[in-house]
Amino acid sequence: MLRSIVRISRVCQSLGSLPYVQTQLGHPAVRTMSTLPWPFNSAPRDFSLPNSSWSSEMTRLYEHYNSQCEVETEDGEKQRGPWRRLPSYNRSLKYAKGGVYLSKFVQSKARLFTRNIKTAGAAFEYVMFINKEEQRSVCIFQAGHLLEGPPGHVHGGAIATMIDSVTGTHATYLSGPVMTANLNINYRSPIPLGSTVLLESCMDKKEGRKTFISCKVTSADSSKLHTEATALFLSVSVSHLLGM
Ligand SMILES: CCCCCCCC(=O)SCCNC(=O)CCNC(=O)[C@H](O)C(C)(C)COP(=O)(O)OP(=O)(O)OC[C@H]1O[C@@H](n2cnc3c(N)ncnc32)[C@H](O)[C@@H]1OP(=O)(O)O
Repeated sequence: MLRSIVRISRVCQSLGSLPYVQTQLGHPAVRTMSTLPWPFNSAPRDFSLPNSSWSSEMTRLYEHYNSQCEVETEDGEKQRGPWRRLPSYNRSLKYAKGGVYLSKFVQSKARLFTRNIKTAGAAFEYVMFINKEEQRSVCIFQAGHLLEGPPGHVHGGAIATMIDSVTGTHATYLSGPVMTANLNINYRSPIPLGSTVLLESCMDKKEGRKTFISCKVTSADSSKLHTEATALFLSVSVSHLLGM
C-alpha cells in the first residue's frame, strides 16, 4: 500500500512538470493528493456522475431522475424520493480470487468491461437509477464513437452488453448475487452512434432462485423502440460468483 502511494506520488511529481498537466491541475506544488482530480487521485471515481462529454439530452434526463432521488416535504424537510442513483466504479470487487485461472497480474488489472475506457464519452457513458417500490430501473445511455457496428450505428454486442449490465444490476439489487443464465434480444431499429437512449427494466417475476427481468431500449423521448429483451438471472452463492 505504502509502496503504491509512493509510486503514485512520484508519477504525479513527474507529470506535474508537463505543461498539459500544469494547465489541468493549476499549481501542482501547492496541491495535495486528496485535492488532485482523477486519475491522479487514488480515490475511486464515480463514473455515473455527469462529465463534459454528456450531451444536453443526457444531462437533462439525468437531472430529471436525480431530482427525484430527494424530495422536499410540505414542511420543507428533505427526504428520500422514489428513485435512487446507483454509483458506478471500474472495479466490481477489489479482492476477487477468481479461481485457478487468474494470475496476480490479471487480478490487479481486472476492470469492469463497461467502465474501462478512460476517455470520457468514447464508449459506454451511462447512469442508472432504481425505483425500489415499483421494482423498475432506468438507465440513461450515451453511445460513444468506439461502439460502432453498422456504419454510424451502435454495435449489437454493445447494446447486449448494456442490457446485460442494466438487467444484471437490477436483478442483483433485488436478489443479491446473480449470474445471467439466459438473455433474449430482439433488435427492432438501429441506435444512432452518439445518441442518448433509455434502457428501462422491470421485474416480471421471482421464482425461487430465478429472477426474470425484461428490458426495452428506446429513444430519449421514448417515441422510438430500438431493442427489447428478456433475461433470466439465477441467484448464486458468493463463492460461485468468485469462482472459488
Ligand atoms: C455490476 C455489473 C453487473 C453485470 C451483470 C453481468 C452478469 C453477467 O454477465 S454474468 C456472466 C454470464 N453468465 C455466466 O457466465 C453464467 C454461466 N452459467 C452458470 O454459471 C450456471 O449455468 C448458472 C449459475 C447460471 C446456473 O447453474 P446452477 O446454479 O447450477 O443452476 P441449475 O441447477 O443448472 O439450474 C437451476 C434452475 O435454473 C434453470 N436454468 C438454468 N440455466 C438456464 C437457462 N439458461 N435457461 C433457462 N433456465 C435455466 C434450470 O432449468 C433449473 O430450473 P428448475 O429449478 O426449475 O429445475
